[in-house]
Amino acid sequence: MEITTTPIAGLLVITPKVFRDDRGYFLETFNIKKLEEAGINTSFVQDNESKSTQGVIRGLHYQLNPYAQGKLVRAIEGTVYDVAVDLRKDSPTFGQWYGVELSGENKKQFYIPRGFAHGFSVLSETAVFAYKCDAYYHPEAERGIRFDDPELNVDWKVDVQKAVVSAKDEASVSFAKAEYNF
Ligand SMILES: Cc1cn([C@H]2C[C@H](O)[C@@H](COP(=O)(O)OP(=O)(O)O[C@H]3O[C@H](C)C(=O)[C@H](O)[C@H]3O)O2)c(=O)[nH]c1=O
Repeated sequence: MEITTTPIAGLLVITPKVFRDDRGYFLETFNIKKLEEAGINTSFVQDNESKSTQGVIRGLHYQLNPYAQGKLVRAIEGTVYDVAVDLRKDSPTFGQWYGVELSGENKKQFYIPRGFAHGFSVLSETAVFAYKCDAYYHPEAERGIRFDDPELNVDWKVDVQKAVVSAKDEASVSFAKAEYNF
């Protein structure tokens, strides 16, 4: 398993070792000991999965403290562009975003600690997205920032004007008006 740091402290890209043979492939998708060795010390309590079609953008979402969620995300099938936005008020990279392409092919995973907004766009015809959260879903604590916020200026690698988004995401507030407590 290869761990790559990013320009935003805490965000890590994990590339598991894939064992391929004439039957197909095998990889460990989750190993607490190896994550701890990489400095990821948290307890995941909930697994999520979603399927989306090309051009969908889900996000930018987060839960307020005390229900903030750290996430370990990956694409099981298809290709997504996964984005995390630093909302930690004392962070030198506050308001900055980092994105990484995750796919069923590259098997990469993205670790996003608490204090970030998260979202992804779908680059392939469909994508099955799976992720672990280290806190339970608390809808009352959930908040969203508009995916097309001009101040954040996220490059989703898709035509944002034609993005397929939920009514909830369409109604999200701007970064300037967002509420956060990290
Ligand atoms: C997140 C979540 C949702 N739900 C229910 C609530 C809705 O009735 C339905 C769809 O939820 P939503 O439209 O919020 O799903 P996404 O837009 O994929 O939201 C996720 O998208 C971005 C990428 C994230 O990082 C978050 O984990 C999460 O906010 O599932 C649950 O029952 N449990 C949950 O943990």
